[in-house]
Amino acid sequence: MQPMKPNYTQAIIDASHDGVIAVDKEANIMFVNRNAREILGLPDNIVGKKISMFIPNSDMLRILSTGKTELGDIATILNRQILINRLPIVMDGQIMGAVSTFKEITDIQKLEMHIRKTFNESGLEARYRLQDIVGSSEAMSEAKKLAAAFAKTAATILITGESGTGKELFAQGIHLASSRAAGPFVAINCAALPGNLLESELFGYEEGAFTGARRGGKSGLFEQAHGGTLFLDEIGEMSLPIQAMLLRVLQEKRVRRIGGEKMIPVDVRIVAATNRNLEESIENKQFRSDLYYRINVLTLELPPLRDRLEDIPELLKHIMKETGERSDKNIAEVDEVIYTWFGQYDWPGNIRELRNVVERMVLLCEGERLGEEDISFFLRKLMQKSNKHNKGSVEENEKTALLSALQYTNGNKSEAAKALGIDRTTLWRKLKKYELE
Ligand SMILES: Nc1ncnc2c1ncn2[C@@H]1O[C@H](COP(=O)(O)OP(=O)(O)OP(=O)(O)O)[C@@H](O)[C@H]1O
Repeated sequence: MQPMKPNYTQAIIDASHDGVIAVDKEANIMFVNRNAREILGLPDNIVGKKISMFIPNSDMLRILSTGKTELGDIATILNRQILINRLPIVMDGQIMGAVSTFKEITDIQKLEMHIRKTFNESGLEARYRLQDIVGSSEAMSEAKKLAAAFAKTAATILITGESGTGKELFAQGIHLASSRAAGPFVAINCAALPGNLLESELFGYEEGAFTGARRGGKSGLFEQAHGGTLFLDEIGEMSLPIQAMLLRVLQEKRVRRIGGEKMIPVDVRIVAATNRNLEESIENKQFRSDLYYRINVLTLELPPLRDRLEDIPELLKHIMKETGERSDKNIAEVDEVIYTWFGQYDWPGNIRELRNVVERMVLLCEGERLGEEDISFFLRKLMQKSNKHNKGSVEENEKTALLSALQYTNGNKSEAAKALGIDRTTLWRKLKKYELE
């Protein structure tokens, strides 16, 4: 094999993504690559000169005297955080010099994020941007504008709103509109896991921390969300001991795994959501007031669907299109009567419920137009549902549905009964009951 030419060796080391600098045993610079000059801010033509001329008290002098390897040292150079490895160069048992290789920490974090994304596909990515969230009512436009402004800050955000109003969608949108957009988005529903599982999910654990703990331990969601956003859904359901642990992490910006000693620094933005009134929970001693003040820096209130019925046509078309694409159903038109009936319902499950209703209608629809025959199951729902948000009683809902059905069918009772999914005798009985004959 031919020996490599010196300028060829230089080219190879210059191509390395790391900074590399080497000194001989007298601490003269033997070798420096382009990245090292750039990261350390060194001039050209320094080979052969003493390292101390450029880096006073260089740590390389210590390596020359101790002969010990030092890995993973962190230093701030020219306002940049650098991770440095230093190694002695040993030939025939003698220390002949020292070499240092280093990298900017932001580069390492980017790589780490890339690795995490590659190996963990379980929802580390946000999909919805704020502009993708459907709804142009005044309340929704206002919420989107506010969310975009909040996204630009580093503060913790609390999203409030009933179940199914789109809190998670907004959390994703905020993440993507923030400077952390390239980082991970990690979501967890605090109500879905029992206390000790939630604790180990959030904070991770070391090997042997408890019976059944995985070998090698496990990183928690705080660590996984490093450089990104952690969405804590239904934070109001979190137990008091976990609330205390969460508060500590938020204050110290460091996390300790269960059974661990080390404090691991984490840089995570918290977006929390709740459908509970946390102030009431504080009064009932179920929620810590200090945690509440910590997370309630910026609050985004999402309006229930019943307060923005004008968004229904846009939402309906959007959901229809999505369902159509998935099921190969091409439905082009919607009968106006559907909007009338949707407008009379209270939507306790908000957009999630609307989504379920529309998906079912699309799947049942046999033609290309959504009409009365596709909506009978919904009318039954409208008739039966006595819901807590509606001041009206079961009777009032039922009466409204009967009237709407009759109006739509121009008073044809057989057709009205069909639309409502009830038999003619039941219809007659109900009409009599409400004196609508
Ligand atoms: N504006 C919207 N446009 C389209 N789909 C929406 C919109 N808002 C919500 N959805 C849909 O409604 C469902 C519920 O949304 P999401 O999970 O964000 O609500 P949530 O408020 O977090 O609910 P919960 O409190 O029950 O966790 C999802 O399927 C979501 O895709």
